[in-house]
Amino acid sequence: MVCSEEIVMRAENLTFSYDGLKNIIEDLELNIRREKITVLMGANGCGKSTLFQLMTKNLIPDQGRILLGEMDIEDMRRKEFAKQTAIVHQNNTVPADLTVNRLVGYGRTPYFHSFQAAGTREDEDIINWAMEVTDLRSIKNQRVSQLSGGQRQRVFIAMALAQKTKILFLDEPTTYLDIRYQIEIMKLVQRLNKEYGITVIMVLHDINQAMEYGDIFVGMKHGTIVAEGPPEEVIDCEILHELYGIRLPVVEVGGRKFVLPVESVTSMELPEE
Ligand SMILES: Nc1ncnc2c1ncn2[C@@H]1O[C@H](COP(=O)(O)OP(=O)(O)OP(=O)(O)O)[C@@H](O)[C@H]1O
Repeated sequence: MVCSEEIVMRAENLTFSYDGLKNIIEDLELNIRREKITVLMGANGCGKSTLFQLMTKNLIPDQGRILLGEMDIEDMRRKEFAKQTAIVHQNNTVPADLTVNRLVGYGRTPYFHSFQAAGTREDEDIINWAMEVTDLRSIKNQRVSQLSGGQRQRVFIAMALAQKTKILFLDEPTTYLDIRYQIEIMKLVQRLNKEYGITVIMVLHDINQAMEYGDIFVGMKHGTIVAEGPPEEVIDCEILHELYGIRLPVVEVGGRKFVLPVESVTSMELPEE
């Protein structure tokens, strides 16, 4: 089966191990829906980052394939692939003297020709657009190493935006951020999706944020997908137990579901609606 109007990317029978002994990804099937926000969740070490590395051509599967449109990504040149998908990794380090403007500009690399000494006017416009969308214009000349965690995350998202791709992978974009910056980043992601039609696939560890911002929830366990669908439908006490091995109360507030991330509250203790 190839991708369709609705499915922009697809992993088929994907299997991968780092050492040839233990499969980290095991016969995994996944469809990424066009112009939706897909949230990938699962316990530490279940293989989320490895799956992202496979889906962004940084690792090669042992078995199976990944389709982008009708193409197997293994058959695509890296530059062509980078014009269609971008990834913001979990841990990003930068040289001490690199400015916001320069780093965001690196996003244009797939579009450079070998004979080209500098970016074109179009490159410059796109870099400015990426900084505008992420609200970085006022700090464009500052060093990335001197920014706060929230600002720094926006810079890496801006660099990915400068790649001008229709698909964006975000590996734990809110890690280390306080709640205000977490929400700021989530709203930015939502805006990229709604206003610019970017298909987003992101790893989150916050179940409530997954429900708030995700169109599709994907639950992963031991390198395979065990739950998939709209978060409101899929997330319940049982699936959380399956994914994380603990029982957490799922409550309703104002007709919407929330998960209390504490084990000590039992559903018996919760006030009636
Ligand atoms: N480069 C590597 N070489 C060998 N093993 C690795 C490598 N990277 C990851 N692993 C192993 O693969 C498994 C899955 O790791 P991965 O980082 O994909 O999980 P994850 O679900 O993203 O975890 P987390 O939520 O902690 O980020 C883990 O057992 C990890 O130790």
